[in-house]
Amino acid sequence: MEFLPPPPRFTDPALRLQGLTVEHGDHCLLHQISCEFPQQTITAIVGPSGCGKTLLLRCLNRLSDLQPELRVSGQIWLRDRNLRDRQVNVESLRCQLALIRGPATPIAGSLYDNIVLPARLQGYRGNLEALVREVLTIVELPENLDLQQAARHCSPETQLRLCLARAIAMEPDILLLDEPCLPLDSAATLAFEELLLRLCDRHTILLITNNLAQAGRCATYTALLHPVLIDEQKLPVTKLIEFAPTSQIFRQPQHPITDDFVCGRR
Ligand SMILES: Nc1ncnc2c1ncn2[C@@H]1O[C@H](COP(=O)(O)OP(=O)(O)OP(=O)(O)O)[C@@H](O)[C@H]1O
Repeated sequence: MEFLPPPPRFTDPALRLQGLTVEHGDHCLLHQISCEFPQQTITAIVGPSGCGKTLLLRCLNRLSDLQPELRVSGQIWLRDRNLRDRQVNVESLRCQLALIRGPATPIAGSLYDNIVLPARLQGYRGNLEALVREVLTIVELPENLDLQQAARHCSPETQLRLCLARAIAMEPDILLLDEPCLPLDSAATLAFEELLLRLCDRHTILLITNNLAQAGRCATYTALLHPVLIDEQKLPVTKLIEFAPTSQIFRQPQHPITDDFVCGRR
């Protein structure tokens, strides 16, 4: 398999995590996650089912605030702003770090309603028709698409691209994609991955995938989360085991857990 080469120069990261920890009661779910997500690249987030990949993305755009039973600590830096500061406006934060979860589910209403909804909610003052045309082109949906049809009657691929268009209309810095290709067949999955590679010109993408081949095809970097036993905890806690160029994760993993994981032994 050919891997995407990492960029020649490591510029300022798009997002930096420092000691991000999530606890529930006396159980630590995510333990001291620290890493830097490089700008305008795709980073795949992989790990066994239930290890906390979704939880991590929910912390990044503060959806975890909606689960008061969780205690989140540590810092999440977007440039010079700690996203965990109380003053951060979470509504606009969730536009800046837009989360799309597979299977992508549009809201009830037409394709048009779906695309303009967040823009309307955020008080967008520009030309909505022009915005819709622009984002449809970006997500490579046909120009002659009937925008008045019900979004929920469209194919899974169109629904996914529609949800992406809705997110992109708000000009996010970061796209948080949680297994976006879940309902898609192979051809639609490959086409969507190619679209993601083109979108890297404008956005930084964090892509949760349970499909290692997908990480190999489209992620420049890969982060492996995995539960481990640490001394002071009775139950395993999830840690960031390795964060490296995808080629290294697959060919020269630095950690035995990574080696086992990519070989399918874990
Ligand atoms: N609000 C909560 N209260 C208690 N435990 C929680 C809460 N939210 C998540 N968890 C636990 O955190 C763990 C991580 O779940 P999460 O869905 O993030 O895993 P995942 O790696 O995305 O799994 P999958 O690949 O199957 O989607 C699970 O064990 C889940 O039960």
